[in-house]
Amino acid sequence: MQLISGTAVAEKVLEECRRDIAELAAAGKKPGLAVVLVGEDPASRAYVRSKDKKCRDLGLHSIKLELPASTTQEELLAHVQTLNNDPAIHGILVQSPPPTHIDEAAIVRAIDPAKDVDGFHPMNVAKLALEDSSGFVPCTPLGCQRLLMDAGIETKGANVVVLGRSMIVGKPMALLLMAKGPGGDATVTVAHSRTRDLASITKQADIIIAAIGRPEFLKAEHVREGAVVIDVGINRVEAPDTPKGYKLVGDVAFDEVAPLCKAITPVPGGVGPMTIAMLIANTIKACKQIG
Ligand SMILES: Nc1nc(=O)c2c([nH]1)NC[C@@H]1CN(c3ccc(C(=O)N[C@@H](CCC(=O)O)C(=O)O)cc3)C=[N+]21
Repeated sequence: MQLISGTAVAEKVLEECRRDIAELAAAGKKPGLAVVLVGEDPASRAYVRSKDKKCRDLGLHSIKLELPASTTQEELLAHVQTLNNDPAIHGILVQSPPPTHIDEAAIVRAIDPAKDVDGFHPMNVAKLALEDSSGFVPCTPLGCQRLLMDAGIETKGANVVVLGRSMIVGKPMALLLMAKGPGGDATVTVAHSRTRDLASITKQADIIIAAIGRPEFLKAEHVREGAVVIDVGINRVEAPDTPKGYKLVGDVAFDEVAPLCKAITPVPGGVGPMTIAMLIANTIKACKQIG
């Protein structure tokens, strides 16, 4: 069993980013990322802080807007407009999910598609479907694809089951895997919470992408021997005997699934660090494209 280290591959991606950042600096340019968080969710806060820190470590311009949960739709739209018009900002990310009084779809549509480094704007969703590489691909599926490629796992002709159909992971992941070219050319099945007889489908998979958002959902009974499993889940579960009082587990029951696998990603240290690395890569791409 090969343990695919997201931490190690992310470090490689960030090394490439460092080179790009140095080249841009020589041309007098500095990529800038703005992360907007509405509300006080502790996991979201931790994530926003770690992005901000990573950006600063790399020498990117980074702004972090932490807005109160009471922020109105109009106020948030005004912040997005300001960032759209700010020439020092090339990437804008509004942390999902926002509080329920916010219309998230309207916020996503207000972001300049040229700065939409999350790849959630309809223009970028369309470009992904059209295989137009000028668009932005959501960071998590992009990171999963890079992990597979870096680990030398062939997707061409492979049976891949994507478990989950979210706009953030499952759907763009399926589009990436079925696209033509390296990291694509797969035969893709998308399964989800309404899928009948899930195990009979996942058992056919050479590669399973688990992005269903339920802690330790994927069990040994779902996985055939020699499969590759990418675990996208990042779930906080209570663990009273730990210093923090919680621990992170994925969507895969790692202990029972790992022994069956040809390769598998851990949680933490798998897809999570890749998401941040691809966000920075997307911000650099935005900076280059905006000029
Ligand atoms: N607009 C938007 N874009 C996002 O990309 C987005 C979002 N909203 N909302 C929340 C989710 C969550 N997310 C994570 C990314 C990395 C880690 C990560 O690096 N996790 C570490 C562990 C961190 C820890 O120890 O707490 C790991 O898996 O090794 C976690 C979570 C991005 N998200």
